[in-house]
Amino acid sequence: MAAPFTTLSEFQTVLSTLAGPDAEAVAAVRARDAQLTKPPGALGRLEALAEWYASWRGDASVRCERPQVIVFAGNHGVVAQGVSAFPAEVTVQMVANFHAGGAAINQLAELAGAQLHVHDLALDAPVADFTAAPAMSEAEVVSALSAGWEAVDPEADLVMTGEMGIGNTTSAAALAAALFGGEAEEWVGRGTGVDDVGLAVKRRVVSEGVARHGGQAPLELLRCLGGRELAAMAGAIASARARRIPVILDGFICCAAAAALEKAVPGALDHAVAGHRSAEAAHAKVLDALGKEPLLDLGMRLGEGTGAALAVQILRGALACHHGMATFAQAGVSEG
Ligand SMILES: O=C(O)c1ccc[n+]([C@@H]2O[C@H](COP(=O)([O-])O)[C@@H](O)[C@H]2O)c1
Ligand SMILES: Cc1cc2nc[nH]c2cc1C
Repeated sequence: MAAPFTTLSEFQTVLSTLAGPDAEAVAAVRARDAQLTKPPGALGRLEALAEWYASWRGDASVRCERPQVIVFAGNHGVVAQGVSAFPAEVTVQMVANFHAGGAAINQLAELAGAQLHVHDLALDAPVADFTAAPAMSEAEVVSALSAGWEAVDPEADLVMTGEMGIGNTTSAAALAAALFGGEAEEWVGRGTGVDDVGLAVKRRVVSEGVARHGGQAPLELLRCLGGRELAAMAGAIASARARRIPVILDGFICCAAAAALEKAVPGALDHAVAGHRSAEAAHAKVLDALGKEPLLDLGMRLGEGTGAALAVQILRGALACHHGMATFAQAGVSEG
């Protein structure tokens, strides 16, 4: 479906008119949950997850049967400064690996029964080095947001956004620092495993980027400090909301991009849960700022949508219990 915006300002308007959760579905889930054969609250967060999922699908009886993982790949001009442990060509090489089925996300998407779609976004034309210029023009960021918007399968019943982009933890750190404030170094980590020299460069670069572009509106910050894959993830997350498709967020880069939506329009991420907490330390800070408690914490820092894809099983567990359990009356179990 064509994206319903052609400028950043129209995208902001689309964001601010998105529908909320379905109160009837929430009431129906709560009523059934109260009758299930367990002490009230004994399934902990699984109960809230079942309610959350139904509230965004607008239907208390649905399960998760058509999940979609979308991986966006982009390249970053800032890599020339030495901010990553890996060279920029790894981005296109990993895209080939995704297509060949050899990456971690191929394994985890298959395990989750999810379709996996990979979109490479102008890999031969990295976004500009944000220490020298805005990373993207308005036309470029709108094009990336649109690519994300259109990548969502309208028939999907769960969307997970992932990314691949050498250098993108530097973009994500700069974007998070500009959105949430604080010193640049608080948002900078080792990414793919940069050494101490690279880490010092990364801190300087993020600090320069924030000094140059900070203080602007959230979507402008996404344009000036982000990358095509970050903007595309934001577009896909917004698109899922428009189609009442719940979202599981992935790691640091995904959540930094998503944070631009929440800062632009508070509540824009209410249809999204955090799949996991990445080992990139700033991810925990973004999750705290967004008020999102991750489902998993496995020390992963891969990206690609891997943490989100693993978390599908937790959601499935919540829905299996909610729909499959007997009530006290059905099972002849005495209530407390
Ligand atoms: O998802 C995360 O939290 C995460 C943390 C660190 C690194 N990554 C991945 O590593 C790449 C970026 O790392 P870097 O060091 O090149 O900025 C990019 O392809 C990401 O998918 C991902
Ligand atoms: C090999 C490799 C795989 C990745 N997957 C996501 N980011 C990555 C970064 C590297 C370097």
